Amino acid sequence: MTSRYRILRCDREDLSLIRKQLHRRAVPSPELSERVRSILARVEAKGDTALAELTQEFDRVALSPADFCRKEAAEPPAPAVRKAIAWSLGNVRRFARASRPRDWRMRNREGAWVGERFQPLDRVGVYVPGGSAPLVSSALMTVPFAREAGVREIVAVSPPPIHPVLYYALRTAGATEVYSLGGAQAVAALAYGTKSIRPVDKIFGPGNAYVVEAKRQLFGMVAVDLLPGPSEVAVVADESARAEFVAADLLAQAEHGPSSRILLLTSSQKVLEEVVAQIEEQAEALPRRSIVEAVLRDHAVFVLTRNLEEALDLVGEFAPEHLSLAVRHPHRAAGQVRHCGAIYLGVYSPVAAGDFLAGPSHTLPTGGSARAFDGLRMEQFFQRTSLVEYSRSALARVEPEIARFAEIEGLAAHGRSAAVRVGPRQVAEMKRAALREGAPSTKVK
Ligand SMILES: NC(=O)c1ccc[n+]([C@@H]2O[C@H](COP(=O)([O-])OP(=O)(O)OC[C@H]3O[C@@H](n4cnc5c(N)ncnc54)[C@H](O)[C@@H]3O)[C@@H](O)[C@H]2O)c1
Ligand SMILES: [Zn+2]
Repeated sequence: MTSRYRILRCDREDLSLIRKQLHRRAVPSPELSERVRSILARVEAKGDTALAELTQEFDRVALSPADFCRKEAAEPPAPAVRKAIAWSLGNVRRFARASRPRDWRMRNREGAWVGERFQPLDRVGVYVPGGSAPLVSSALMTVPFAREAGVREIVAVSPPPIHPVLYYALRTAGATEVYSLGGAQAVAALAYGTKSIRPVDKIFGPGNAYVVEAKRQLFGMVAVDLLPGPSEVAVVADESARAEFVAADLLAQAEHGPSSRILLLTSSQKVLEEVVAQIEEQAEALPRRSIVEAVLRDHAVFVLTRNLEEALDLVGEFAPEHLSLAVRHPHRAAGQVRHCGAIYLGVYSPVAAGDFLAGPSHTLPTGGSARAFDGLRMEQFFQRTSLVEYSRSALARVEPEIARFAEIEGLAAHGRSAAVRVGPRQVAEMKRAALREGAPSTKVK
């Protein structure tokens, strides 16, 4: 088959070379890092003044600090738009509630209680990207989690001008403050705080390379959720797949932007040829054709595997943001995939449903980071505390072991803090041991 697309054949090529071609870990360039570093430094040093200057410079919008914060009531959009937003919100809220982490405890070996407690964060920042169209779903895939978690202050930032539908969605989802600020400077404002914005404890949400690099550099000073990059989809298809659907899913993720990545893995030469033909046909009519063409040229890979197992094995290693399983037995196949951000099972699960409204957040790990990172989830809006509760008898049971650790690590006060609680015998023993070793005697009550 001749094609202008990159097609890799597992029966002909070295598998390790194919693996190499699928590798794509994002590393920020020194220029990008430097540029973001200087933006952050400006905001840290000059606060609101820097925010106004940078907004003029990068967004071409003149705002005074008094205009950053949007306080007016949101204008409700058309009923059909309201309905779509409400639908998504309903699903996301339910998903958020169901995935809420629960406090729990158990008895350990010596009978003491140990457990975990989850407290909602106090104040979080949510970045909503600007972009060529209002990314309403981005607001709906973040803010409701914070709200359901019980976060009291939810601060949304988005580049000016904030589209009225986006503003409505933010308010409806539960944002308590909304600022017309974008880029690395908005992230800096959330982290450092300025006269007009109080700092937050954690920053959430996707954005372009400047936004993500700002989050990376500020990590530690504030908490951040994850560092999402350009969108990705991988489809694993067997001979039962409908080429028309598969092509539609690949094109849907391709239109996100010129850096999006699309990958098809199939063991069927026929399906591969049909999907390529369908892509050609469907791309023709897409309004974002130029973006799609760029992705097809630079970031599309088609892999013909020897069997389904090989496809599932390779895709788990690729660890895509989205994985669509267009196979006869999607549940069985899902069990064979090691890592990815989200799995879409079966023919009737377009990735777009997850992008807009299914329930789980669409903010997912990209660039292969799904091998170790999670997408945005409910637990990330909580701070976890561990709990430990001993009774006298439970403590007495392990006091000798605590004493042993204290001895090994040379931390006598540690050993004593357990010994004093469980009785004079243990303390007396410690004292005798100390005297034997010629250590200065300690006063024992
Ligand atoms: N992973 C996800 O869930 C998801 C969802 C939606 C969007 N996104 C991503 O969000 C991004 C949207 O990007 P966007 O750029 O349209 O909006 P954005 O809001 O991320 O960035 C716009 C801001 O970038 C700043 N900026 C622009 N040019 C700059 C420059 N030369 N130097 C410094 N700062 C500059 C400006 O201040 C502007 O406000 C895309 O990359 C898309 O992939 C991801
Ligand atoms: Zn998408």
